Amino acid sequence: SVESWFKLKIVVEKSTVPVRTAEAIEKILCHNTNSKGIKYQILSNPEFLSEGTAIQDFLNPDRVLIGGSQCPEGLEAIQKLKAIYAHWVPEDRMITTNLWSAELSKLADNAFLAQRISSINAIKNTKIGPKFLNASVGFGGSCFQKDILNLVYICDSNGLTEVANYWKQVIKVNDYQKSRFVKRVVTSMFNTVSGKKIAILGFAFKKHTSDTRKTPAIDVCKGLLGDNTCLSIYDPCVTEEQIQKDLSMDVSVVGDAYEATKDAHGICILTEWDEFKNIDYQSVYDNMHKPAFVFDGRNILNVDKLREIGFIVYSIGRPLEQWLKNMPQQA
Ligand SMILES: NC(=O)C1=CN([C@@H]2O[C@H](COP(=O)(O)OP(=O)(O)OC[C@H]3O[C@@H](n4cnc5c(N)ncnc54)[C@H](O)[C@@H]3O)[C@@H](O)[C@H]2O)C=CC1
Ligand SMILES: O=C(O)[C@H]1O[C@H](OP(=O)(O)OP(=O)(O)OC[C@H]2O[C@@H](n3ccc(=O)[nH]c3=O)[C@H](O)[C@@H]2O)[C@H](O)[C@@H](O)[C@@H]1O
Repeated sequence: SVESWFKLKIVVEKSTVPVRTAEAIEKILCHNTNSKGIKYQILSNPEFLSEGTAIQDFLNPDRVLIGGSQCPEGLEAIQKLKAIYAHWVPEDRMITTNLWSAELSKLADNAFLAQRISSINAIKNTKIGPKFLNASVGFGGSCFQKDILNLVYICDSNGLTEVANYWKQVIKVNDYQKSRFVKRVVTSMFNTVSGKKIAILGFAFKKHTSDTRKTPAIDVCKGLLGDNTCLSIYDPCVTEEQIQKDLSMDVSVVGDAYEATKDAHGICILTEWDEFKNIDYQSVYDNMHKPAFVFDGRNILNVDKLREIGFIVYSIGRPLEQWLKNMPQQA
């Protein structure tokens, strides 16, 4: 009947949450509505979209994961949610499982993606698959670190100390990657960047977003500012206010790459924005102090062309040129 239909509610958990959150939600709801005779089925339907491609990912997901209680009511609730997705997602891309497996899968998925990035950053072998595997100055974003720490916590609480340490190491390697980049900049520029102007191109944690949460640019900029450098920052999407808030100081934020690089001693590419590939680097070079350095933290620039112009170039994952080889390497 309509009345009983209204008394069965399905709650869908989309956020990435600690394992067993669905159980907690169910308990809280049941204890608060018992007297009204309402019954709940909680489903875990973790979100796998990436920022910057959210709409495409939503419309054409690799997979849709739905976890629910394995009792008849739970299985029915799973089918109801599947029926909604069936409007645009093929059946074979939908995976159903129990509640905690769905919650855990999402954490494991993010931890695995982050681990692969840390691995490629440590090895930098261009032969290892190009799909979702670009060496970089480090991964950022609001989710990877939080989800790995979540996984570490579950492992620790279940006595899996070695496994917890394994995942913790992914974060440590990522932190190392950022500090190593800063050291590379400093050592290349005669062991100090004090008083020198460095242009920072890109501040968002990846292209096609203005999101700066846990962006590697924060740590790199703070590292350079620690050596008293003068930063001039440009990002096509991130606001001046946001950058100053993230760095907790009044740094110079400018409106384009040419202004940022004018009279600079070095350039750091920290986000892989496409427009950075199309800058007139000859005119940038002409307006910089010499020797002029480029540190490409996203491996997006044409290194040979830049070297022809006269730049000294360091690009993540590529062979070092003689200049850099001759500099004392601390990292
Ligand atoms: N941003 C992304 O691309 C993706 C995010 N996710 C997951 O989706 C969830 C949301 O992500 P975002 O939208 O990026 O985060 P967000 O930080 O933009 O939004 C989170 C919202 O939750 C609110 N909030 C936080 N704690 C709360 C509490 N205790 N009670 C009530 N409200 C609270 C905050 O005020 C904020 O409005 C996260 O679990 C994230 O891991 C999953 C896949 C992709
Ligand atoms: O749970 C989430 O929030 C989402 O987290 C990530 O998505 P997102 O954080 O939007 O961005 P990614 O494209 O994964 O990039 C994360 C960071 O890794 C870096 N990255 C990514 C890929 C790569 O090859 N190399 C690399 O350094 C990016 O620049 C960025 O800083 C996952 O890719 C999504 O599957 C997941 O749904």
